[in-house]
Amino acid sequence: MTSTPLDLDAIRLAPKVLLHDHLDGGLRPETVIELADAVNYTELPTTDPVELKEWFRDAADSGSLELYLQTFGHTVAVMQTAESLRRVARECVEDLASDGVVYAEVRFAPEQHLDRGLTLDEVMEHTLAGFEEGMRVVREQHGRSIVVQCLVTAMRHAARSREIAELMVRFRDRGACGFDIAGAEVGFPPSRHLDAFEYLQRENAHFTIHAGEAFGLPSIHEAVAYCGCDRLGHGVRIMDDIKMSADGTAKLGLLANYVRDKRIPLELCPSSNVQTGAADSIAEHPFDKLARLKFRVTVNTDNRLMSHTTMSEEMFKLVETFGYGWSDLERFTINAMKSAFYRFDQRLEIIDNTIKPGYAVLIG
Ligand SMILES: O=c1[nH]cnc2c1ncn2[C@@H]1O[C@H](CO)[C@@H](O)[C@H]1O
Ligand SMILES: [Zn+2]
Repeated sequence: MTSTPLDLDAIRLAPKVLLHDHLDGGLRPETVIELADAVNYTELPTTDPVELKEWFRDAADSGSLELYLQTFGHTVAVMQTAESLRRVARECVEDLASDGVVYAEVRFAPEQHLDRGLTLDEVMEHTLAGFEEGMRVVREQHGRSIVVQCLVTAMRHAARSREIAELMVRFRDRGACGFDIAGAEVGFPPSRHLDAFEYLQRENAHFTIHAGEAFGLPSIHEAVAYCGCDRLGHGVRIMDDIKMSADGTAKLGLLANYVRDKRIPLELCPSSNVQTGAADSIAEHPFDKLARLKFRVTVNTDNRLMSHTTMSEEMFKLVETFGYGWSDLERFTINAMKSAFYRFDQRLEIIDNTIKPGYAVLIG
């Protein structure tokens, strides 16, 4: 059998696993406009879907995480009601499934969705109901299968992380699988939220931490050594602890060794990193160096709207830049599935029954 040519269309058919995707960073531009109209939100820069799509990308293309994050003001503003949360969650599942994603953990910060009177629990209920609805639509109308779980994020500049961690634990058997902190990194170290992380550890709950994106090793060190994160959101600056010699050999510092020894997964988001200035270009992104050094690398979208991207496009960019083949993409996908906060037997089931057979056909 011959291998299927590795192009964008073929990647769309391959089973993919996504661990780092923000719900409020993945809305359809048309949906942003319709929801804004429904709730009389008048601050959108334009009401033309094509122009709005461009606007999000251009504004996010800022070279700084802080400016990049300002674009979320518009998406969060239109996600303040039961109907809008439900719709955005349902469409997210449909969009991921039509791109060939078979398992995803989608995150958002419930504390940002209280402006029109919803409680934290109501925000969770409506969002999870939207995910359920999406999974049902995908199964019944498109004959596809996707599992979407929710990561509950607390904002690192705020002071509600313990409360949000408790929220996650309350919803963990109803579609929430873990916790995260996000937002501006500089000035807001992970250890500010130690109370939340220690609580989660006592509750046998999983968490990832955005670290090593806009700030370097101290942030990763705190996330790993003080907070005990299961995964690193981005973690791309772990490269600062690796010295590459001219002959291609690498010398790892203590922290880089620890992250690699413990197989701590890196949720790498190449396009997003270029937009926030964490990497100068995809070609200069350390993804390939980290993959060759056998870190537990995974491929992620971060924010599909702000980065004009999809899971397939992120993979295709890496293929074009670093020359990866199907077995590399399969390895990154299995890395991600192994690192998911889903039950072990359910992870294995997806690896054995969906991922491996899917890539076997493509590899030929
Ligand atoms: O790459 C990122 N780094 C840090 N924070 C982020 C990133 N992308 C999105 N958010 C933040 O997470 C919130 C909840 O989804 C978003 O509202 C945004 O402020
Ligand atoms: Zn993120």
